[in-house]
Amino acid sequence: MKRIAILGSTGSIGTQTLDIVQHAPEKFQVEALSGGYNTKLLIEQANQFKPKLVSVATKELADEVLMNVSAGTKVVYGEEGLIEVAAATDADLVVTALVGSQGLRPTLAAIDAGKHIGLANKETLVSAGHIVTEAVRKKGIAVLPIDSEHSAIYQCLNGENRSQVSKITITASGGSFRERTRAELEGVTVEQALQHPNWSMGAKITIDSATMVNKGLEVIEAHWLFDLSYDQIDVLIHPESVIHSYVEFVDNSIIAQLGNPDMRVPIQYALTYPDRYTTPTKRLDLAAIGKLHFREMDYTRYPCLRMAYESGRQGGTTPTVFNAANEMAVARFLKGEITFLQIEQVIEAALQKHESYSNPELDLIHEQDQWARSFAESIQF
Ligand SMILES: NC(=O)C1=CN([C@@H]2O[C@H](COP(=O)(O)OP(=O)(O)OC[C@H]3O[C@@H](n4cnc5c(N)ncnc54)[C@H](OP(=O)(O)O)[C@@H]3O)[C@@H](O)[C@H]2O)C=CC1
Ligand SMILES: CC(=O)[C@@H](O)[C@H](O)COP(=O)(O)O
Ligand SMILES: [Mn+2]
Repeated sequence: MKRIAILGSTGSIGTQTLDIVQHAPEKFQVEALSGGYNTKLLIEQANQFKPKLVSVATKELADEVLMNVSAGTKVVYGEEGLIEVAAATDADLVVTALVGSQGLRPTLAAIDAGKHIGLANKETLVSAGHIVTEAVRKKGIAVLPIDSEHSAIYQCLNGENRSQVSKITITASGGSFRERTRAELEGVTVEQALQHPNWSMGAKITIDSATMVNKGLEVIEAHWLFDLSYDQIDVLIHPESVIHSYVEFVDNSIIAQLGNPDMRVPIQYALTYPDRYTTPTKRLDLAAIGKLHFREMDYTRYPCLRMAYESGRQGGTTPTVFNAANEMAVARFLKGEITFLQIEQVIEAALQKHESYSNPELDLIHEQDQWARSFAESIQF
């Protein structure tokens, strides 16, 4: 039986992780859960899965949860609560499904406590990849990718000689506006941006998919997860999201991983690796699909992906700022404060203003993350 803790159990990845657990209750024990503000769902989850510990965003919410869960469940809150969920239970594996770089400290706490990581929270690796990677190396724990593209690459690399990889290609759906030109992006609404063609996900990643920031974050995530140079990481538009990504080897052989767009497959793989079991998902029927399509990436259409590559190559605090400026810009777009096209302008302005520091320690990462947020919040159009 695998003991797991979930950071972000009330979100899209968190609920799908619990769906996997519910379909194979004999395989998993839920030790701890964390939600943010959705106490109704967290209380339901706590009463169903009976964790020893749950965490919420604030003390008031913790008091509310405490009155509605069994006496055996301890309730904590805030960043300290997240760190407790990450590190202070008997969990073998922590699923990091928080959104944003707020996941960094809890993830590091889990690693320091010797937990294996099921990594969905890509912003953590983007913001402080060198610190996370070093902590993982020191502790000798495993990081099992949950992000669908990285799970695909992880599966393609299984048993292969890493030195014989020539490059990897991360596939991109193109997001909610993939059939629009840049001119047609003027005046698009939040509701339109939230309509992802293939995946049902949280709001922030859905906007990131439309701006192609998501692919940018994934390129940096892949750099750290698979120890590849940026020249070895390509992005290809593949509207159907059936080929989740692929690896090319020096002999020109390609190994790809395919499946219907359903996150429960990569989530379960991370939970049960190296074993595979049946999942409550639909079988991929290629004959029914008939055709798959591919388009070359257009960096003029998607400048955020260009900025992500530049930030990754620059390294140091630059990816931290790229990520934090984007988080604030997306939050402002979702609140109706800025337009869709202004997201990329906010990121660009933050990157231009920022002075990059190489090999930053955690405190400097935090400082630069905060600086980028304040700067991105202050820009007026
Ligand atoms: N969704 C997907 O299919 C995929 C997601 N990912 C990555 O996984 C991560 C999670 O994404 P997703 O599940 O879509 O995001 P959601 O927005 O659906 O969920 C985010 C989770 O974080 C919690 N949270 C947010 N703010 C706080 C806070 N201040 N304190 C404590 N908890 C908080 C939310 O709690 P609450 O709702 O209770 O406030 C929720 O549980 C992201 O990094 C994303 O990029 C990667 C691949 C696919
Ligand atoms: C499901 C998943 O892994 C997402 O990160 C997905 O990749 C988003 O789709 P895009 O390809 O549109 O960014
Ligand atoms: Mn992805």
